[in-house]
Amino acid sequence: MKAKTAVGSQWASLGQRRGWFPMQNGNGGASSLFGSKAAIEVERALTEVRAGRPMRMVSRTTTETVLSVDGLDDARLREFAALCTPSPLKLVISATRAQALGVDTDGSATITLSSTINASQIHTLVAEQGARLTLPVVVSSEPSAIVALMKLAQKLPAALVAPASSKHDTLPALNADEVATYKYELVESLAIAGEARVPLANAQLTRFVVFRDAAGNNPVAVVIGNPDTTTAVPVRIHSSCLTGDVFGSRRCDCGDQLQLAISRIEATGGGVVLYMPQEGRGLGLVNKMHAYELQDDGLDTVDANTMLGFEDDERDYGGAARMLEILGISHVDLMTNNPTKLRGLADAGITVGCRMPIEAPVNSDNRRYLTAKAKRAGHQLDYLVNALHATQRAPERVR
Ligand SMILES: Nc1nc2c(ncn2[C@@H]2O[C@H](COP(=O)(O)OP(=O)(O)OP(=O)(O)O)[C@@H](O)[C@H]2O)c(=O)[nH]1
Ligand SMILES: [Zn+2]
Repeated sequence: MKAKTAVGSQWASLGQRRGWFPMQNGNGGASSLFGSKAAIEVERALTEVRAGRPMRMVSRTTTETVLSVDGLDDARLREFAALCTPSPLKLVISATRAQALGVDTDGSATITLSSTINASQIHTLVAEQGARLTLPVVVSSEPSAIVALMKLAQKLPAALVAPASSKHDTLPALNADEVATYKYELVESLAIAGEARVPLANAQLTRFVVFRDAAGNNPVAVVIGNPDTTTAVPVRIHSSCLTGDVFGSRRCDCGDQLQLAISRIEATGGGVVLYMPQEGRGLGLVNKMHAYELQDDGLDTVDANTMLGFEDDERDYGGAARMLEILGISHVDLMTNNPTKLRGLADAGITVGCRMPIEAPVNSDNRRYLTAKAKRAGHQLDYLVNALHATQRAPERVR
């Protein structure tokens, strides 16, 4: 298959027609070959957040100095408090985490911390089950750009904040409006960066087409056989799962689904697996581990994500749609049991013909996870009913 390369402007206009990409505006729209001012500011801020250093968030009314709570220890907490003195520290959390703490908001919440609070108590407030909130809290109907930035950095969606002062002038500053538009800029920045023949055990005629975006992410289009792009191409959009895909974890169905998809696409003569860096339904690998711990304490896969302050599913499919466009594919049959994927891809401009179910074996370790996906997240897993009977009879011999 010959890859199309110069579709950037075509995709941008398609995205704008669909309301997908915001039109270029004021400050955020100013751009050069090195990227827009907005993208550069977000990427600099992300570097600070990922490294556990403070940065500033500028909104219409305030400028706040911000520190991720992820990985916070008492020494860092004391240093940040000293940097912000005499202002008291506050804690910004997502609506989802606020609701877990019994606070009613659809936007976000800000908690005023006592001066004696320690790092472990802050961790309890942002990520543990059964936490009780006794501190003053103010709710906002708006989602917080600070929370959105933490999610982009794959940190827990919570941060310490205090009003910025002249002491903080050297910290990178980010305009709050720029965070929301950044993900669209990332999608626009996607381009093919390298490709090569990679014969697979179950599909020998395979090419890996590796993309790169401005943040350095590398989603991959695994092109199997010779897809006919004049008709619906069989496509699997697969979110990365290190535990399942690489190590064969029995906690989920990912590894089996990936191998099934490769074999089925090979059998149809050609198609594409898009391997997307969306570990943990977009939470990132570290947060997936936190979610696993909460599941070991009794929560299901949906409640574990929301207990941490995330949405059940933080993914979107704009990047996948853009990759298909670049490959010259506009019409697909999608291998999935997840109705949100079908809708997400269609909303991003790809014509989705039919859904191809992809039913992986059930075992005693993934049974609870799959049941929650069907019951809580609406996945189409009708085969589970029979498979569950089978596992109850002989848990280890389902395959
Ligand atoms: N947060 C979280 N992520 C999980 C858990 N189990 C698996 N995952 C992630 O869930 C994602 C599953 O991706 P996919 O298999 O592409 O998608 P899906 O939503 O299951 O839908 P299908 O197309 O039907 O497979 C991967 O990113 C996994 O890392 C879990 O318990 N918690
Ligand atoms: Zn998995």
